[in-house]
Amino acid sequence: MSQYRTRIKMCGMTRAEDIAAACEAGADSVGMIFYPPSGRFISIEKAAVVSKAATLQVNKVALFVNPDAGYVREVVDAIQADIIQFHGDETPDFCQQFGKRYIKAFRVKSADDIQRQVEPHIGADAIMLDAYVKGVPGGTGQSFDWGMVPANVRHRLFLAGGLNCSNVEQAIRQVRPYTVDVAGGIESAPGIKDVDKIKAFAQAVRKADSSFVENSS
Ligand SMILES: O=C(O)c1ccccc1N[C@@H]1O[C@H](COP(=O)(O)O)[C@@H](O)[C@H]1O
Repeated sequence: MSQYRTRIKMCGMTRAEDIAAACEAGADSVGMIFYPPSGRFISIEKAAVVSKAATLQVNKVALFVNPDAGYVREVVDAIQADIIQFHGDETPDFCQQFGKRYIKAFRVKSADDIQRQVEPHIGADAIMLDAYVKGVPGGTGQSFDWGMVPANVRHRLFLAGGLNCSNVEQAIRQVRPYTVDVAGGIESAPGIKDVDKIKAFAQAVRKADSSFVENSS
């Protein structure tokens, strides 16, 4: 028998102390957002400094929305990113050119729409499903109907969109994602994390996990 373990990604980091708190609470990855219109945007110079607060076992994720390839390379180099997250309309060829593991995010309108969008991205290391809000690429704090997530997703699934310590248990029970992804649900203001919310989120994930026991034999 082995314990089921949902991975945790905490995103939108702008401060070293928040990255340290996320690592301490048990996050598996921390994300930084290189999309200038976001309230959680971080410059390359700042990210190069604060990302050093991540422990070695925690993956650093660099998030982009329809970036220039040169910008991606510069960021990946500066923060020694482990994973790239693409949250726009990037093609598979674009995503694969960096030779890094990548997460491709999709905004969910319907179950059919998920299948259609994911299909070309078979080479992605994981897919993320986030809420669809017109005109906003992500990080909206809105949830979507988890009933639309297909049961036969072939990729590792990152579930995002309005997760917090009050709803993440239900999300895990219903969807059984590989990773739960959170930004606004652990914040006091955009890009400013709240240590108590970070801890409460991680505890809620572990509580949900404790209700599953996988038979490994
Ligand atoms: O957070 C942002 O500002 C953002 C901007 C553009 C694309 C993606 C963005 N964030 C991603 O969305 C999830 C969910 O955010 P939330 O929990 O609903 O606030 C976040 O974790 C990032 O992966």
